[in-house]
Amino acid sequence: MKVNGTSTRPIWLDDDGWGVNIIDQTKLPHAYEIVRMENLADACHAIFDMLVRGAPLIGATAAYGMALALKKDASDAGFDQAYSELYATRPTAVNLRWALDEMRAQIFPLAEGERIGAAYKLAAQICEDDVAQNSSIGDHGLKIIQEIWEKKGKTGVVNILTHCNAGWLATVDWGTATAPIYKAHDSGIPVHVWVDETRPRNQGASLTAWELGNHGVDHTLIVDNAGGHLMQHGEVDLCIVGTDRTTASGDVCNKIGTYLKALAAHDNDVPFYVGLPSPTIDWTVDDGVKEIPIEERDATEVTEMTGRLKDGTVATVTITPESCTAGNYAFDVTPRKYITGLITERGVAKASKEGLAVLFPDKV
Ligand SMILES: CSC[C@@H](O)[C@@H](O)C(=O)COP(=O)(O)O
Repeated sequence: MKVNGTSTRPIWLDDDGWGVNIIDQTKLPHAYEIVRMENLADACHAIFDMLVRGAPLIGATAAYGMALALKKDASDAGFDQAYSELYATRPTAVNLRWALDEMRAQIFPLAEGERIGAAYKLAAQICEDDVAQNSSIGDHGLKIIQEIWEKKGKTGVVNILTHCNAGWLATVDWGTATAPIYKAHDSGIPVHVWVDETRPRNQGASLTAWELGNHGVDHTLIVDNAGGHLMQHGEVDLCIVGTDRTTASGDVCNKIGTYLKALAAHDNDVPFYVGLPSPTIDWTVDDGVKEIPIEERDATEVTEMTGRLKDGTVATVTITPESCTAGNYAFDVTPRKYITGLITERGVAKASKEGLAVLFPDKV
């Protein structure tokens, strides 16, 4: 997608052919800074400290992280060390494990001398595949938005609510939840997006709002608790969110608060869709609530907030009493019964084992 009119991705190989550049998303929207990763530690830091985040982008970064690690040590022990360090960076997004397993399946069996070149090639392929998958999600999701637009007699706007950032910054391009939105906008359907701020890290306020603004998509930022009210008053035509891990039976794990939006959507007959590329499906788990590991992050993300002061400087302030303890559960699971459909690169699936099996007979 474009930043100030220039086509941009959140990860790319540097001109020298071995360093890997990322946009430091912890600095957005106040500063646009590029960070160059040169080794395994840089890649682990980028994922753990969320310079990059979002399930598909975490996978892509891990793939390049493995290539960077092998450049220094392409031995079996070097591979295993890199696998375990990268795997330990974040627990919930299954794309991390998926990308590392792709590396293990395709790179580990090669001779040491062939591993580095092949790892860079595979990392680049994982990135290109992600772009193609998300573009297809956009095409399938566009049809849903088109239908709603037609049902409304092509008057007014299509109001879409999204949570967190499942935009191009969370992927290699297009985004998952946002791909249908961008395609609808580009095809002339008037869309308006309700952007949940998404406490505690505010990915909606800082990243989704920034992305949509750059692309010229009409949007309004709302506090996390406003969605139910808007749905009760007919102000939301559909919800589209992303996911960090979807089970083989269609339960969806996504940023904390997604579940409550799904409940409100269900109560108000608002369609609730999830955009996801197939590497986000964990075919090894069924019951999302019981089986998906939920990341718990530092309490300071809840007790503090970072923003721009009037003089332009960026500052972090504490918003609680000194002694306040806080829990920071980063994700929750929305049971499949609340999901209208899973928008994948192969089409829209029912959120069920059978529904996914229709589109992915090769995986089940
Ligand atoms: C296309 S990304 C889907 C999800 O990864 C996204 O919705 C999300 O929850 C991101 O969480 P984050 O903690 O910012 O990595």
